[in-house]
Amino acid sequence: MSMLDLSIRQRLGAFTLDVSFAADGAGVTALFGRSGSGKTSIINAIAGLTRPDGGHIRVGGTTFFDSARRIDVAVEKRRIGYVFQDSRLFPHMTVRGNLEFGLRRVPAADRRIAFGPVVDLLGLGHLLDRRPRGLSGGEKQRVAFGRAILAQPRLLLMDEPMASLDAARKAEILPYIERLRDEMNIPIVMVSHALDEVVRLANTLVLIADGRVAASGSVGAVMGRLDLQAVTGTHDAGAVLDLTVERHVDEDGLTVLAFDGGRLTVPRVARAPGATVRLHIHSRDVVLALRQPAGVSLRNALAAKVVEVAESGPTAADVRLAVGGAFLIARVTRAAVRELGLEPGLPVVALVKGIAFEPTSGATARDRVVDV
Ligand SMILES: Nc1ncnc2c1ncn2[C@@H]1O[C@H](COP(=O)(O)OP(=O)(O)OP(=O)(O)O)[C@@H](O)[C@H]1O
Repeated sequence: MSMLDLSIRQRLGAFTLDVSFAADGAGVTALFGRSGSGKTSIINAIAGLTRPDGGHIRVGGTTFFDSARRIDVAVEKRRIGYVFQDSRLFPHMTVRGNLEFGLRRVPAADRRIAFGPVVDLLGLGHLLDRRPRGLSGGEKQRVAFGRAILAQPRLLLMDEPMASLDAARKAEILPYIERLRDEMNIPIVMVSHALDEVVRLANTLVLIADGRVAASGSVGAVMGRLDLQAVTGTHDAGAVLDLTVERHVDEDGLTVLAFDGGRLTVPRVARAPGATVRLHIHSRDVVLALRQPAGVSLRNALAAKVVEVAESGPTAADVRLAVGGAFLIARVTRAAVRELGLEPGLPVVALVKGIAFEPTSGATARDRVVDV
């Protein structure tokens, strides 16, 4: 059973939304796309703030909307949390009052998530007696997360929760969203038009373009597509690999990461063996060779197979590579495609310039994304 199963059609003035996708399990589903593509309209329909013309919306085992069966569950009965771009806290209440407002909406017997653990998880203990006016943007958002979660939602919707924050505040709040994702066991659907957020937080990625689903699936599978760039307007979206920490090589300050396509060695990652690390590998950092080269300083060489080649400009081409069950993208010259005879099915060696990576902003032990 999918965590979220949605298929809706909806006319909004001159705009038509016609989307279907499913997301499995808990974790974060990111709706990603350009401004005006229809992302907010989708989560408004999930919340029950607007009614689609047709289709169905199911969360867990519960049907919220089904035009054929004439089901349309009222907003307040859906038990869905909604965090907006601006925190929308009650200005006359303290932080504690705002949080308790969430909790009081649910009968005591139905409360699975308690006040204390949420305050701890979001680092709100020292703010409880303050009023929203004096809080920073990031602190206000943390309170908004807390208020939404204490209402014991089945699903948490977030509409660009970091869009009003500067880069430093964003780096500060990202780890809290990761903790919500990992420790609260509430599925999250997040609207974003920032690829770095999606890569860092999402398990499932749904690409929205012009009111339709351009692609959906695991972040690794969707990011490994060559047409992503055209849909998102990003120059080098890159690929995403999820790997496991195998061991640390202390004398060299390195960590060996493993996945079903092989091993990558990166500067030491502050995570214990067995932990999952996500790497964001840009296509310009992948070099192709026909065989294992000798005498090069790059240590990360993966056996790969060419899946697809697409021109990406007057001189460049993007090559999609299968590496185990995962995908990488290499940006090479069109001359290299010709000279190396790159075509689907060809075995190659993908050299990853991985040793140059730096952890993303706000590096902590919790960081799961490192840019290679
Ligand atoms: N009630 C409405 N009446 C008319 N048009 C609407 C209505 N609601 C949304 N639209 C239009 O539908 C389109 C999609 O809007 P939506 O807010 O869902 O996009 P979005 O992807 O969330 O964009 P952004 O990233 O800018 O928030 C827009 O062109 C918008 O103007």
